[in-house]
Amino acid sequence: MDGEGNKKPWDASQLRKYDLTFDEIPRLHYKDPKIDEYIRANKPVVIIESNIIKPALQRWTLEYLEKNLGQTGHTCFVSKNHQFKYYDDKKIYDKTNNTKGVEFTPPTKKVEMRIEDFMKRVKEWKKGDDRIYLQQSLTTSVGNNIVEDFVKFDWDYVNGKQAKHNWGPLTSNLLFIAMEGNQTPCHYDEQENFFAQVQGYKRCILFPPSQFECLYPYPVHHPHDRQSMVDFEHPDNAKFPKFKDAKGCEAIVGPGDVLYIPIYWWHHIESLMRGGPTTTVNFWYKGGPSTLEYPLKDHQKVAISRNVEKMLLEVLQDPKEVGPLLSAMVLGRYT
Ligand SMILES: CC[C@@H](CC(=O)C(=O)O)C(=O)O
Ligand SMILES: [Zn+2]
Repeated sequence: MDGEGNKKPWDASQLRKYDLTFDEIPRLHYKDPKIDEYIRANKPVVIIESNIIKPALQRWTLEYLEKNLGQTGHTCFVSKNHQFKYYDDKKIYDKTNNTKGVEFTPPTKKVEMRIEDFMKRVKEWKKGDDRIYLQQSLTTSVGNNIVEDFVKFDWDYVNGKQAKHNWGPLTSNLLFIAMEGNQTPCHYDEQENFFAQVQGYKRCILFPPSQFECLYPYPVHHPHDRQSMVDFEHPDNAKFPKFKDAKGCEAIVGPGDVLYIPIYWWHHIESLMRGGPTTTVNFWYKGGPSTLEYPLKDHQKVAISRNVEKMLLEVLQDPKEVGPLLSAMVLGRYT
């Protein structure tokens, strides 16, 4: 039961177990001015009871989406397990064209699937089958009804926040339709994000950019750039000794909740087990102008470290030389 004695829509048995503890991300009414304090401080907050995606809350059932999402193929990922770790295929070594890059076997397959085929596979899924995850940009290729709903989102509210906090332009709105239990492992994005939950419940575990040394991101040139190397469910504590010290926060978001995920904040997201399919729409904005005011913000230091890695690789050419040079520069001199 929650505080008011109402039956909770989910219970702890639907959450995967991690050897970490998390603070609760605050949940604030959308008119609460404290929301702007959180955004200004680059801190996550759940915005509740807003009209940001009200038309989607009213109409976007799976049946409605199947009927209205449009007949073109939609971008879906197929995985042999519940994890859907993002990879940048432009960073994969392509033997045929002898491009620069890393020998890499993608952990998931990216396919274009018609919405009815996607929904059929979700409905008929049984243990042991591949899992699928629709992750589609809401562009003009969707049906008219969806466009009509989309234009009725509360754009005044989200664009008001964009303007007030001097964010860059909206770059995309992605629609996510996940199977229960699907997981997007811990990663960060270089964009501000309003993560709006339409249907079902998702557990969102977030860590600030200052936790960089506990979360061990892949090298910048790797296809899994921006993703944590740590498997949260089976952490290799020998290889990643600081992971156990990671201090994060979490929110379980349900229909109508909009989680603000600040730029460069790590997030590990999963659809609750046995909770049915989930639907989310996100709003990605470019970050605002980054003036170097001291003390620097933690996410600015992450951006600087990314530039150092890129520059070193540019001049050294061979990724295998970057680590040894950085070690030679640091060990015994800065440590
Ligand atoms: C990419 C999918 C992920 C969302 C996310 O990482 C983001 O919106 O940045 C999720 O909800 O599973
Ligand atoms: Zn993300």
